[in-house]
Parts: sequence; C-alpha cells; structure tokens
Amino acid sequence: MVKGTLHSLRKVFRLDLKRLILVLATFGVVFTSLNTLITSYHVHRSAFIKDTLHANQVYATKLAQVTELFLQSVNSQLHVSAYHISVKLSDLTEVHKELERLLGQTNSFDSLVVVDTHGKIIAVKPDLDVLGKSISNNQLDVLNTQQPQVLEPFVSPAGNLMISPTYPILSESGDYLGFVAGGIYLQGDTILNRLLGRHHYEDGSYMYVVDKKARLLFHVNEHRVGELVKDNLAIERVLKGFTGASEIVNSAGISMVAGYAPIPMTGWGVVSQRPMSSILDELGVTHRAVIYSSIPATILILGLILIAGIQIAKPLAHLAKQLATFDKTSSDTSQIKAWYYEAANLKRTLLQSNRSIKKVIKSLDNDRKTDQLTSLHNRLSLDLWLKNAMLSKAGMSVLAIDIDHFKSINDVHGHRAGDEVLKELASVMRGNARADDFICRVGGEEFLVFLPKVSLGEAVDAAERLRKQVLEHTMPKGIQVTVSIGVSHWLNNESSIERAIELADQALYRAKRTGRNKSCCVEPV
Ligand SMILES: Nc1nc2c(ncn2[C@@H]2O[C@H](COP(=O)(O)OP(=O)(O)OP(=O)(O)O)[C@@H](O)[C@H]2O)c(=O)[nH]1
Repeated sequence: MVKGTLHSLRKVFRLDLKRLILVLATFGVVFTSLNTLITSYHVHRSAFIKDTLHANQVYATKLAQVTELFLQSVNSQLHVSAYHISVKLSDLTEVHKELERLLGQTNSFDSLVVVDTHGKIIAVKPDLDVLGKSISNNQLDVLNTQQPQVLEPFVSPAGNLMISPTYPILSESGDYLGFVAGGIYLQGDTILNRLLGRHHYEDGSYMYVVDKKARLLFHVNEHRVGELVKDNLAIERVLKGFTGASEIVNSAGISMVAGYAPIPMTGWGVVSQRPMSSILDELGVTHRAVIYSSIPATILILGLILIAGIQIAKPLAHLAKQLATFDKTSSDTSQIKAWYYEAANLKRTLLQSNRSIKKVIKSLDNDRKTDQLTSLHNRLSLDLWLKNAMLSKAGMSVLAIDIDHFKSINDVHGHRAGDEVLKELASVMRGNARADDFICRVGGEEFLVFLPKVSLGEAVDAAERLRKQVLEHTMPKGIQVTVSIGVSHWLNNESSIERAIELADQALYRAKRTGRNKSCCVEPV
C-alpha cells in the first residue's frame, strides 16, 4: 500500500517541463517580489528615519531661535522698565504704575516684582501676597552678579512653578539699586505654552525645553515640567551646546528619533522628537500600499510567464510523446507547431531520424525474411506468407525443387561455384515465375515454389517448363545442372498446407528415385 501511495505521489509530482516552468516561474516571481519588497522596506525605513531626523533638527533649531527671540524681547522690555523704575524708585506708587504698564502692554509676563539690594520685594504686580517678603536664598546670587539673567525654575510663594528673567536697576550714576523680575509661569495657559505648544502633532511628535541642569521647562505633558531628566543622549548633547539629530532611547525606555538645538543665551536646550514606533507605523502603511499596488503586476507577470512556459513546453511535450510512439504516429509529428528555433530543430531531427530508423528497420526486416545467397524468401518469410495465404479461400499448387547431384558440383567445381549455381538457378526461377508466385529457399539446394490459384495440371506444366529451362540453361563456369520437382496441390479446405508440402516432398523423392531430372505429382489434398 505504501509502495502504491508512493507511486501515485511520484505520478502527481512528476517534474515535467510544464511543472518545472510553473515551479521556477512562481519561485522566481515570488522571490523577486519579496526581495524587492524587503529591499524597498529597508530603503524606505532609512529614508523615513533620515527625513525625520532632519525635520526634528530643523524644528528644534527653529524653536530654539523662537525661544531665544522671546527671551531677548523679554530682556528688552525689562531693560526699559528698569530704566523707568530707577528714576522713580523713591515713589513706590510710580513704581507700581510702571509695573502695571508693562504688565498691561505685553503678555510676556504673568507677574512682575521689584527687588531691592537686600533681596526684599518692594513692588509687585498683580497684587500678590509677596510684598515685603525676601527672595529665597538660592536666588540671592542675582544681587551679587548684578547682571541680567533668568532665575532657575522655582515655586513662587503663590504656589506657581515659574522662571523669572531679571534686569538690574542702576541709578544715573551707575549704582546698583536692585532688579526688576518678570515671572513666567511654566504650567497652565502660559506664554511658553502658546509659543511652543503648537508643535505637537498627531503622529506622536512633540518637543520639550530643558534648562542647563536638564530640568524640564516646557513639556507636552505639563505634569513633567520641573522634572530633572537623566540618561537622555539628546539632552546630554544639547546641554553641551551641540545642534544635531540622532536615534535615542528616552528616559522611559522608548526609541525616539530626536533633533536638538541649544539656546545660547540661557544655556537651555530644545529637543524635538518622534517615537520610532510611529515612524514604523507610517512606514507600514506606505509599504502595505506598495504591496497592494504591486499585486496585479506580479500576477500579470506570473501569468505571462506561465503562458509563455506552457507554449514553450507544448511542442517539446508533443515531440517527446511522438518519440515514444514514433512508429505509429510519425505522420502526426509534422502537425506539431514547433514555433521556436530549438523546437523546430528538434522536430526536423525527429522527422529525419524517424525516416532513417524506419528505413533501417524495413531493411533489417527484409534481411530477416530473405535468403542472403539467392535473395529469395527464407523460411521465416514463408511462414508469414502462408499465414496470409491460408486466409484467402483460394487453393494453390506447391513445387518442391531439388538440384540433382549438387554435391558432385561442389566437389568438382568448388563450393563457391556451387553458390553461383544456386544464385543462377534462383534467377531462372524468378524469370519463370508470375507476380503472385512465392519462391523460397528452404535448404541447401532445396526450394519450394507456391503457385496461388493454379491447378495441379497447370502446376505440372509449370514444373516441366522450369525443369526444361534449367536443363537448357548454362550455369556459371559452363556447369550444367538438372532439377527434380515434386508437385502437389492444396485445395485450401480442412487439410493443412503442411500436408501439401509433405506430399510435394514425397513426389520429389519419387522423381529422384526414378531417375532425377523429372517432375512427379500427387493427387490434390
Ligand atoms: N555450394 C553450396 N553447397 C551447398 C549449400 N548448401 C548445401 N550444399 C551442399 O549441397 C549438397 C547436397 O548433397 P546431397 O544432399 O547429398 O544431395 P545431392 O548431391 O544433390 O544428391 P541428390 O539430391 O540425391 O541428387 C551437399 O554437399 C551440401 O554441402 C550452399 O549454400 N552452397
């Protein structure tokens, strides 16, 4: 059973040319398509990441410039106010008015304070519960440096997380009188949010700003503002003053494609980034579109290759079939449409060899049925002929012919001369025969002649005619021979032809016994 199953499987999976082309074409097209898709995926991936890196760097640079411009503008506004305050410092009402003017004139600040040289808040707008209070100890440095600067993020007494640009107040003679500071909130609907917060996109891109201690000043997630960020390559690089872009893993362990740029005025840094997963998602969408759009072309190409393959295989398959059965179907070979060079060549060769082989076979077949010395029929040919003859209903006469004393011819003239005599006698018999007669050499110097549709009487006459002709004929080397002939007739009834041949032999024996060079006959059987 296993053997049978294996045989059936082998039959099903037999690798003919058509199947081979089918398998190779499918494999080729699928492999090429896959290879193209994989290559295109990698090329697109690199291009997507490169584009995103570049876009994020451009964004970060732009936003760094915007932030710096904003801070410069804030600085200028405080500068002007510091000047106005310096001349009115003795009148705090006027100082408050100046703060009110600045607050109303610009939306850069959420609050404004004036601090004296002891660090005490002497004026505030809007009215907050900080008047008369001192600035915190870690902010006292601004009194020492007496330079414009931005205070590090701190929580105001009113509970707001904020940064604070400051500007020194100098008297006309250049004495330091304190500083004016603007409060900019970092949480809620702040100026920084309005300035930077629009740069958050649905594709997951977002940006953030860190101060020089890597503390978040701005972040899409407001709750993270004020948080110190560690282990972030982009932040490390930007706080060293570099502008650039790279693939990073953020502090939450998420792969990001980030661009970064520093804000030289404050030492802060801006980072714009997009999650790698969102890039790959977009790439996936693009790639699926590529796959879907390439399917019809792939199927078309596969179909065309298959059609071409089948057309190529067809003549070869037909030629192979013809080769297998060439003896029966050679005429069909010329009908095969060998439409391309190799198949046409094969077809021509097949037709030629077909013809040659048939010729050879025919010649071999003739040789098989012919006596090599006399070219008369041999016993095999006789058997075949008799089978056909027995089918026809007509009777026939049989002559059994034997050369008299042939041994002495061989002895006297040599075996070769004997052969020549046999050949010559065959020629005499052929010349004497009708088209339907069948002449056969059955032994050394013994012959049988079958005369279809000839009566016994006519056969006796024919035998006599032949005997006389041989008698009068001069054989090669001047040899004279005689023949004895036994004649019988077969009526083609229930008796066998073998019996008729036997009787002809008996008649021949009688002719030999009673003097040779004569013909004897028997009654028809
Ligand atoms: N040259 C030649 N001789 C052959 C061939 N076949 C048989 N012979 C010879 O034919 C001779 C036949 O001799 P026998 O059978 O004695 O008969 P015969 O001499 O003809 O005598 P009868 O038949 O009684 O008249 C033998 O010597 C065979 O060697 C052949 O192909 N060529």
